[in-house]
Amino acid sequence: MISSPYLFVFTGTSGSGRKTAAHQALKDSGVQHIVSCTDRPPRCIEQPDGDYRYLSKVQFELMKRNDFFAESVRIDQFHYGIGKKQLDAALHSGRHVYMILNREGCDVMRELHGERVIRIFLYVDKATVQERLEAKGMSYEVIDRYLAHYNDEVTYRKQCEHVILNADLNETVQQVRDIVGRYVGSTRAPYDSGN
Ligand SMILES: Nc1nc2c(ncn2[C@@H]2O[C@H](COP(=O)(O)OP(=O)(O)O)[C@@H](O)[C@H]2O)c(=O)[nH]1
Ligand SMILES: Nc1ncnc2c1ncn2[C@@H]1O[C@H](COP(=O)(O)OP(=O)(O)O)[C@@H](O)[C@H]1O
Repeated sequence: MISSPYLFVFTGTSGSGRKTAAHQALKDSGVQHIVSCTDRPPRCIEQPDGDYRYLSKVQFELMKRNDFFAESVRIDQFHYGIGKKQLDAALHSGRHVYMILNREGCDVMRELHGERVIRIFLYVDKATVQERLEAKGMSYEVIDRYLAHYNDEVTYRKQCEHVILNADLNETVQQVRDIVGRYVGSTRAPYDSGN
């Protein structure tokens, strides 16, 4: 049993590639993704229930009232949250985990789990966010929403343990593996999470 599993939290500027880099770097690594819940509707380019567990507004509100979430936030008109049971079950069984959270979520996790929370901050400049998302055919409404949060989000890098400029995705993925590997050992093979 690993006595103190790590919680790797990917944060940074919206559209910087956090989900993409985190999943590519850590798939098959044994570090478990704790999927966020949200009442934001799925976008057509997303596979429902891949990045998120999609809930209705009523479901989210009810679950929040019933203390389902370890932490939750409202961003613009949408809510996001990490289910307490899924997170605690992973940690209690000794598994390292990763999540993708905004800065408020990071702060709550640090309050709950202290220095076992390792914040990996990804960013690119605003123009690059816009170019990448336009190239992917994302709506201007969503792109504007991302850019509106940029200035607030980018200042959080100073509080994070690791900062990565995500220019080249392969390099970023390698950097993430190197960082995570420093805490838990190699990321090439599944971690020994059992005993
Ligand atoms: N605190 C917190 N933030 C979250 C959670 N899930 C996602 N986020 C953050 O919420 C924002 C989601 O914004 P959104 O416009 O829906 O973009 P997406 O990243 O493409 O899904 C991002 O900044 C995420 O880091 C969560 O469970 N808790
Ligand atoms: N280094 C990169 N170069 C080019 N495109 C990238 C790079 N990293 C991520 N992307 C693309 O940028 C878009 C936003 O990435 P995503 O992981 O959804 O960002 P975030 O989770 O930070 O909002 C996706 O279409 C993704 O494929």
